[in-house]
Amino acid sequence: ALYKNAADLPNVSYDFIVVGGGVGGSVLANRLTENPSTNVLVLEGGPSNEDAFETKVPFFVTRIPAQYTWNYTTTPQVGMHNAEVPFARGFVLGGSSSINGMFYTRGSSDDFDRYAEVTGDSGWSWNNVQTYFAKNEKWTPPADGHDTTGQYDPSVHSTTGINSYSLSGHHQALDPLVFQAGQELGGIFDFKLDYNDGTPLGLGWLQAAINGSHRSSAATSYLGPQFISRPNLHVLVNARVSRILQTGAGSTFQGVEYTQDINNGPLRSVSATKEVLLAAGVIGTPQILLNSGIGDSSYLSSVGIPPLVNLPSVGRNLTDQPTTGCLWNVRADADTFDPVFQEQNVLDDAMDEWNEDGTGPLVVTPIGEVVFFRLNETERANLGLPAGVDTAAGPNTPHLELAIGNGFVSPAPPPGRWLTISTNLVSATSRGSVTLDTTGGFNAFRAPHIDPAFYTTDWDIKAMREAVKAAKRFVSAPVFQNYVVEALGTLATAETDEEIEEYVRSNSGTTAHPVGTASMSPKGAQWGVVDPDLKMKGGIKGVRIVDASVFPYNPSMHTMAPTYVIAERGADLIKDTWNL
Ligand SMILES: Cc1cc2nc3c(=O)[nH]c(=O)nc-3n(C[C@H](O)[C@H](O)[C@H](O)COP(=O)(O)OP(=O)(O)OC[C@H]3O[C@@H](n4cnc5c(N)ncnc54)[C@H](O)[C@@H]3O)c2cc1C
Repeated sequence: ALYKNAADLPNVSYDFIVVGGGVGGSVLANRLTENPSTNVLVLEGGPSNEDAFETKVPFFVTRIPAQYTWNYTTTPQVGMHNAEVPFARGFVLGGSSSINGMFYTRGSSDDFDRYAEVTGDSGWSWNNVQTYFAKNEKWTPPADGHDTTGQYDPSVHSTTGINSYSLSGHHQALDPLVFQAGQELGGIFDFKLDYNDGTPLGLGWLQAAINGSHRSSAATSYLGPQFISRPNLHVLVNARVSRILQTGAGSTFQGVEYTQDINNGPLRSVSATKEVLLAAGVIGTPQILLNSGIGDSSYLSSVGIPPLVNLPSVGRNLTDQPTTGCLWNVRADADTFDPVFQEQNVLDDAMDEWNEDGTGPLVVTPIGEVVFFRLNETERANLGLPAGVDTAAGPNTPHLELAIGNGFVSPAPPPGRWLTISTNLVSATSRGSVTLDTTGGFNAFRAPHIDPAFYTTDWDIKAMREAVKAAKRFVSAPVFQNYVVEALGTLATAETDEEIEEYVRSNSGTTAHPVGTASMSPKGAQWGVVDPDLKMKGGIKGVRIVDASVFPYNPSMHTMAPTYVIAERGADLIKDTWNL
């Protein structure tokens, strides 16, 4: 059941306590309670998704209310003229899958093969995780029921999983122009039938976590009514976890401290008879560990926290993918989606359509197509990389991405008609950190310092510069000659490398794909936070981490589907341990 009040919980002890009800946590909650004799408590910091209307309508992804996010901002980013940029994370059941862009991208085969190689566990290889993609995926017809032949490859999809994915359910007038531009330009813009087949390079239709007219999140799928009603599954919302607690001899941490009121308390505690499963995400998980005295001992001592276990990698290796917005004004009579947010009557009509028969412009995410592409060896050498060095996981893996939208991707487009291309650096080499903000004394609930260290390597700024050039080249295709009017802002005049780099530094943010703050590493390695079976290192017993923080490197695409895979396999590893 879903509980809003801790006093209503049936027990103070459960087989498993899952911290965080996002992507990782929801999968664990679902899979572990398949066995009716296993009981699970999920503690989620945010509210229930039930009444979070904007999280349900796919097109409202740009208007998610602040109450459903953690409202983080980064530390000043030296690579971005010291800007402090918003850093979204979901604060609601379903976690970031309730507020994200819904892109369904699995990553490349190289990405997973690198995870297998780096962790020394072949179970993470591309071939071996296919079963987990299949368990996750329920391929679903698009809302408009159009013929999808030639828009994806059915042979690489599953219809028997739990989370729904589909192609766009609403035709955009820009779609045929995008594919014509691809044909005209060729090369990196060659058509790719299905970027989820392990070899993602090319221009293809976006696949998204949408079920008909609704967002399909971890909360609506893995914690859907038929699952959350299991008598052995208990989900408490508005429950902010502060620490995990040492319970037994040695370094056994099977207690969890939390509160439903971060200002006035009380602090409560619950315990797990089998394991505590941390799934609080890339920011929440390292924060809870540091709060608990698990991290770099000298750092913890310096901020006044008694160190209990020395694990220096906690909170380090924060790896994100920056994004730069590129916008073009297009001809005034272009059929874009801008009027939906520019004219109240258009929005009203769209809402009626969505409510009445689940169709219309609101059933899609604002992005229609994506291009995943690489820089070849010569281009990489021109950017200063030594011969043979590649920042991506392998030859079928992108360095960069363009995401194309038929309008101004924002909640309030300015007057006019627009074309958006977001350029994403999916092979970033900058590494940042999550540390505690102990200004004025320790407070377990204060937002931590988040430093993704955007553009602090030469490769990152130069590679993104090349992505912006690629976006400019795309809109210069003949098909756009009488369509595109001019670029917005300084993009219009940015021509030289220096000018484009300056544009990037001044117009970037996060794709919200951070990973790496509690990385997997081989058993016995001196670095990393968890072993490949997701059990914590440092002699800690009773705790695993099952969320996006365990990726040692970013997948070269968006991170939701790879995180579902971490959690699906994680659930199997846990079941194996306990013979469930
Ligand atoms: C704005 C945005 C857009 C994105 N777009 C895409 C996209 O289009 N495609 C894609 O593939 N990926 C996308 N992502 C990334 C993707 O959503 C994440 O990689 C994925 O959700 C990570 O799963 P997780 O389980 O690690 O964390 P989350 O799903 O974020 O779950 C963590 C949960 O833990 C809870 N929590 C944290 N701290 C505590 C605490 N102390 N106590 C209790 N609960 C706590 C949080 O409230 C949250 O519910 C996006 C993310 C965001 C934020």
